[in-house]
Order: sequence, then structure tokens, then C-alpha cells
Amino acid sequence: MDFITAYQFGLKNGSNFLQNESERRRWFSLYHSRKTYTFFNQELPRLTKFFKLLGIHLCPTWVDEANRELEAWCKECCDATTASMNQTGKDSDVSNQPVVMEAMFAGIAKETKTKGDESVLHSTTLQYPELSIASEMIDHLAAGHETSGITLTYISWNLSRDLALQDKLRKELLTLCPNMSLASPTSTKSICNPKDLDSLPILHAVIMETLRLHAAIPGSLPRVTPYPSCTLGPYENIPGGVRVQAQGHSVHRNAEVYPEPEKWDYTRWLDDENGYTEDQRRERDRWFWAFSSGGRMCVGSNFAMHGLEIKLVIAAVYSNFRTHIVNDDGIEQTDGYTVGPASNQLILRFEKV
Ligand code: HEM
Repeated sequence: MDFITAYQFGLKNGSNFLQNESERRRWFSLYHSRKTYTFFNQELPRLTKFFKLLGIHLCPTWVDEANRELEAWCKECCDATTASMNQTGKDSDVSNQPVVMEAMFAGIAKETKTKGDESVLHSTTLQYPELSIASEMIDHLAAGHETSGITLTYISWNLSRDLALQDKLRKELLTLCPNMSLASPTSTKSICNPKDLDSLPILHAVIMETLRLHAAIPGSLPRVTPYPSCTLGPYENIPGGVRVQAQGHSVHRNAEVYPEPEKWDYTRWLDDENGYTEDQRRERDRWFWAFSSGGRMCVGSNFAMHGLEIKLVIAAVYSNFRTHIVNDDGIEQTDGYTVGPASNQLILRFEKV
């Protein structure tokens, strides 16, 4: 969460949940309390509103209250960020740069200048830029923090089950310059070149295999077919306006592309070791769908993977610690859209190396 909000609002206007435990607990309890009640608002919004007018609440009223509190929290972050951006004199600390908010403001300014009244966004985003930005920001918050958290959980779990692999990974991580070991004389406060981190093969393979077998969004991703009709795989003449969907969970278990699909095997992604042909490699990459594809695919995939959020966290932890499972009861993923462990927890012991 701190990573995502720093990217959106800049470090000083983002969350500091790492240090502020009470705020962290409050935020996450609100967030998780409403998670099982997304169906009605999402799938039947008009019916849900209509029933509400009649005094019938398809979702408990506290779900709305939790949503309002989370929205108000996000709006406060947006307002603080806007105030910082409007201050005279640029903040010289690059970590305070609100990358996503700046991009939103720039996009809105461009749309206003080039299309103005003609823009399809005229009656919404261009007329209510602050609310539109806040709405977009809470979408990014939700989309970004939970998916990454789930992925980090399953990476740590898989690594904790294989201490030899942890040692191999650590050896690879220590080749970075500067590396992230707190004990190393080359370790400084500065971070290694992101390209170097991104090019570490074992780190990359471990993350890819975890995203394959434990996709944080394994559930159905809906799309509506275009008019007049279309063909999807073997299905011809599907009329326009039909809702179709596929799931990462099933796509990632195609045994022709991923042999023994239920097995977590990071070497599938190590081209020097897996013996795949060029065609097999291409199919392996084509069927990888953790971030979806097309016009609605994840906009944060580069930030999560190559923008280094996940790679940095794993590198920082495994350069310095060996992790051991203390309690992984309920680690299995349940059914749903964004899905983590059934128990919503994984308890590890950290051993300093
Ligand atoms: C491991 C991390 C992540 C995974 C596995 C993931 C996966 C996904 C998936 C499967 C979708 C659905 C796309 C669709 O409907 O086809 C999505 C959407 C989205 N993701 Fe991510 N995501 C991750 C991290 C992030 C991060 C870090 C951000 C923000 C910085 C982010 C922002 C978004 C947004 C805004 C959408 C909605 C896009 C739209 O509807 O146009 N995601 N993500």
C-alpha cells in the first residue's frame, strides 16, 4: 500500500502504514469487511439503487459506510497532493513526486485543450476533474495493493518451502551492485540500477511462476462482444452485446503449454534450463494472463513487475533474510475475483543471514 500510494501521491502525501499500525489496521479492516458484498453494486447497480429507495438494502448499510470512509481517506490524499502541486517552488525531493496524479492532471488538461466541449469526457471528467481523479485514484489503490500483496504472499510461501532455492536466489541478488544486503560493504542507501534488478533470471522466474499458479485475479474477466458479431477461438458468429469471459486460473492450467500445471516449477521460465523450443517458449508467454490483455488489461503491470515494486521487495527481504513457514493453514486460494489465502494470512519466521 505504501508503495502504491507513494507512486500515486508522492511519498509525503501517501500512506505510512508500515509505521502507523492503528491506521493500517483500520484501513484494512474496512477494506476487507466490504469485500464479500461487491456483487450487487457491481452486477446489479440499478436494482440495488431501486431497492435502496424502497428501504431494502441488498448489502448491509455498514458496507456503504465503509466505502464512504475509504473514499474520504483517498480524497484527503488527493487534496493534500493537489495542494502540494500548487505550492510555489518545486519539491526537490524526487520521492515526493506524485507520478500518477501528475499524469492525470496532464491528461485532463490535454483533453480540455484539444477537444474541449466535443470530448466524450466533457460532462464527467472535464466538468468534475477533482472527483474524477479521486475516483481513478481509489481504483488504482484497490487494484494495486491487494494484487501485489497476494503475489508477495505466495512468492514468500513458495520460497519458504525451498531453502535451497532461497540460497540460489540470494546468491543471484548479491551480484547486484550496489546490492541490498545490509551486511555488505557495497550496500548503500541507493538502489541498484532497476534494469539490473529486472534482468535477474531466478528472481524473474520465481515471480512469473507464482503469478501463473497463484494469479491474484484468477476470476472471470468479462468483455462484451462487438456488433454485429465476432469469432472467439472455435466459436463463430457470436452476436454483438454478449458478455463473454475467461479466467486466468483456467488459462494458466493448460497442460499442453504448462506441463504438470498444478506444480510450482520456476524453471519453466528459465530458458537456459527448461529445454523449451522457440515455439514452446512463445506459447508459454502467450498463455500467461496474470495481467489480462487488451484494452482493459492491468495498467499497473509494468509498475508491479518491471517498475520493480515486487522485485524490489523480494530482493530487499531475501538479500537479508531466510524465511521459514510457521503457519500456512488456509494458504489455498478460494474462489472469487481477487483472491488470496482462505485464511487471509501466512505466518513466517525471518532468520537473519
Ligand atoms: C501482481 C500485481 C498485479 C496483478 C496480478 C494485476 C492484475 C490485474 C488484472 C488481471 C486486471 C484486470 C484487467 C481486465 O479486466 O482485463 C487488472 C486491472 C487493473 N490494474 Fe492491476 N494488477 C497488479 C498490480 C497493479 C498495480 C500495482 C496497479 C496500479 C499501480 C494496478 C492497477 C490496475 C488498474 C487501474 C486496473 C483496471 C484497468 C481498467 O479497467 O482499465 N494493478 N490488474
